[in-house]
Amino acid sequence: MEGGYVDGGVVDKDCPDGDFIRLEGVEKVFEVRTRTGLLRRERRRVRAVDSISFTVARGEMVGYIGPNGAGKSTTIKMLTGILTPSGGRLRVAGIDPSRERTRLAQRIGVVFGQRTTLWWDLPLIDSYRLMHRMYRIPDRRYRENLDRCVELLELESLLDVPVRQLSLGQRMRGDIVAALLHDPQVLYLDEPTIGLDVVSKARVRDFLRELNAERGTTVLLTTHDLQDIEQLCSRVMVIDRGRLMYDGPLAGLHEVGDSERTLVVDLEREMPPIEAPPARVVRVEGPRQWLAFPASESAAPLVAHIAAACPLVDLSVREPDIEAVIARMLHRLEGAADPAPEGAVS
Ligand SMILES: Nc1ncnc2c1ncn2[C@@H]1O[C@H](COP(=O)(O)OP(=O)(O)OP(=O)(O)O)[C@@H](O)[C@H]1O
Repeated sequence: MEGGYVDGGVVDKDCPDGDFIRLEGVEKVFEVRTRTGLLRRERRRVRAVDSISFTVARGEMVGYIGPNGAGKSTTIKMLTGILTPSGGRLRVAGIDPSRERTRLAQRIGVVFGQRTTLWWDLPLIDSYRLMHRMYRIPDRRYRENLDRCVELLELESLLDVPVRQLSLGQRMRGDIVAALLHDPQVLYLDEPTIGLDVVSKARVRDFLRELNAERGTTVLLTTHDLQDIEQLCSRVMVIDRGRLMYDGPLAGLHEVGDSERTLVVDLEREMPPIEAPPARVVRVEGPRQWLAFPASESAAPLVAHIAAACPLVDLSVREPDIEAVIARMLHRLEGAADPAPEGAVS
């Protein structure tokens, strides 16, 4: 796929590649009214996003993660122009999203894992035809994008099926195609693999990797699945209570949080706990043993050591839960010694 058309062929001149998305001290405060008595209501201010600054370069794939209520969706909504920031400065491809939402719409695609943008009762292809018109996509470009996406996501046989009859994985792939028909330069993905089986997850991740490599699409990904981040993003940002807490590689996040992965090994017979520091056996059940080891380290030397020393039948590596990694990282930062760990945002 060649580079995308933008506003009829005009590509940004006023936006350096390194600053494709730029936030400077961005804030969002909601005023909420809560009932405090039978007739009494109180106004409360919720600071959903609290002075966040970061830049994302053109073509980067960045994970944007955090606990529930951290401010992720609010940030994405400001980046799409749905919400106006209460303070700070925000630009996407040189555009102020809340002021020029229509112009920005040509450049961004959004996929919400929990919601579909497709027409429920229409066959998939009809939703795409409607988008073709809505976004005024040139015919040739529409055809090329549709063919390529349908091929990569293996949707050919499903184009005439009404959306309501699609499985979750099929519908998600359908939504991703819909977000890409107009060749956006930026793709916001909110939980794109939620509820998908292993095969569908792999297909979606392969597709996103290929999209990024072929078109250089900039991707901001919100997810609760650590493997999404591991397989797609070289950089991850962690937000908590509206504040950016970490910005760096995933390995660094593991280090800051001291998180651990688990190697599960099946041996030919019951054996005493395997000795393979720095890994340590945390559970033994008959011939199966569980070994915890630092998540920032490769499993390869450990596997090689065990394979040489023990009668190995099978093994698998279990990733730590993303919530656990974040919780440990936040806990560590709250009591952080000086200087702060690398990647931590002060
Ligand atoms: N329209 C709104 N009015 C009032 N408060 C809101 C509104 N939208 C979000 N909030 C509050 O702002 C905070 C951040 O919410 P947000 O939805 O951005 O979090 P999130 O990180 O996306 O969470 P989740 O992972 O649960 O989707 C929460 O305290 C939420 O209750």
